[in-house]
Amino acid sequence: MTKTTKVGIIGIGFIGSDHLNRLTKTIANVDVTAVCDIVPGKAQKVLDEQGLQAKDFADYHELINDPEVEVVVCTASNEAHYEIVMAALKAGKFCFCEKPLALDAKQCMDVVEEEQKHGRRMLQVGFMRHYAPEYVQLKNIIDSGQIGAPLMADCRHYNQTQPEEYDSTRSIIETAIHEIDVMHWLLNDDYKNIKVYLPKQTRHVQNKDIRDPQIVVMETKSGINISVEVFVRCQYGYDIKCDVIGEEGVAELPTVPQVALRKNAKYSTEILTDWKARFESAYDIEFRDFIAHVSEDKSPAGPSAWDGYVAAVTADAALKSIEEGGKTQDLDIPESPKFYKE
Ligand SMILES: NC(=O)c1ccc[n+]([C@@H]2O[C@H](COP(=O)([O-])OP(=O)(O)OC[C@H]3O[C@@H](n4cnc5c(N)ncnc54)[C@H](O)[C@@H]3O)[C@@H](O)[C@H]2O)c1
Ligand SMILES: O[C@H]1[C@H](O)[C@@H](O)[C@H](O)[C@@H](O)[C@H]1O
Repeated sequence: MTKTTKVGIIGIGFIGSDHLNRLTKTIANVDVTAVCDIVPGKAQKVLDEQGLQAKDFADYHELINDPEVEVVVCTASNEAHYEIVMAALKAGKFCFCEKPLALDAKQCMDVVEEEQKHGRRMLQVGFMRHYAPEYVQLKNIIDSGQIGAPLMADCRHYNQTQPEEYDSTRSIIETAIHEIDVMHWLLNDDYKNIKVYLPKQTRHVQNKDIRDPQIVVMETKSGINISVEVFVRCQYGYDIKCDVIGEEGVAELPTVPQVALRKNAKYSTEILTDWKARFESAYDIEFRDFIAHVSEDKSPAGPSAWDGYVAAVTADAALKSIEEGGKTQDLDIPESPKFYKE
């Protein structure tokens, strides 16, 4: 008989609600037995809206220590990830943590060290692009050699809008972190350096210290140049692009197809407006894989705490580049420990 995995979710905001819905309606053999949000009443309101019942804890420690919770999903705000993940690991529970794993490389290294005490992987980080069918296809094309050796890559990561408090740091550690993570995986090459250019600021942010857009430029050890335009208030939609230019051709990430409309002398297609729809299938596949492993008491096989650490080292250097007026920051990322290669 297939076993039901009992999950507790901490942080019932935008993605916490989305993953709650996914885990209860799309992913088989999961029982979300508990939820928790630091804002009183917030999690219960979402349970009611989704027609669900679960224990609603006010404090995440109680959820983690509840014997009924086998697996912890952390979808709380960035600054709470570190303490939640450390508590879940200390309690010996498998844990899925949304990206970024923690706020900086130092915190991520603590997580890596805590996880290693268990002698096996206990944690997966929500870098869901590794599961997105279009990114997997892009990687297969690059790996097959069809475009020859990659020379450069051109990426766009635009959000329609973000609140005023979404600052330049979040644009790096919460938005650009996806490209920082996915590009070295796609290109099979580590980063050598990173720098951030700050173009003219959009009028759609009032605080003069918030730089939006930003252009993150990374160079890999073999010399591939990657540029990522990060613009979190572009106004028109959610727009993700990734073109890899090789010696023999270009591999282009396709836009999610939408039906085209011919009307009033116009030919138009819609553009998606948020990550929920854009990466829906990636999140579904990601959780199917995570649950398939942990339900059989196997280590998760998706992006690891080490991937979270490597992304954080790179993001820290991007923040330093901003602080130092765009100065190139050399990166010396240590080789992955054997623990994460098995
Ligand atoms: N993989 C992706 O594409 C993706 C998409 C969206 C968000 N995220 C990540 O998910 C996280 C949440 O993002 P969001 O957009 O849902 O934000 P959000 O602000 O809507 O939700 C975060 C929730 O966590 C709660 N919270 C904060 N501290 C807590 C604590 N100590 N205990 C319990 N609850 C706590 C907040 O009250 C809030 O309800 C972020 O880290 C973000 O980077 C990832
Ligand atoms: O947390 C979200 C999420 O990771 C989205 O994928 C990204 O586009 C947003 O910029 C970010 O705020």
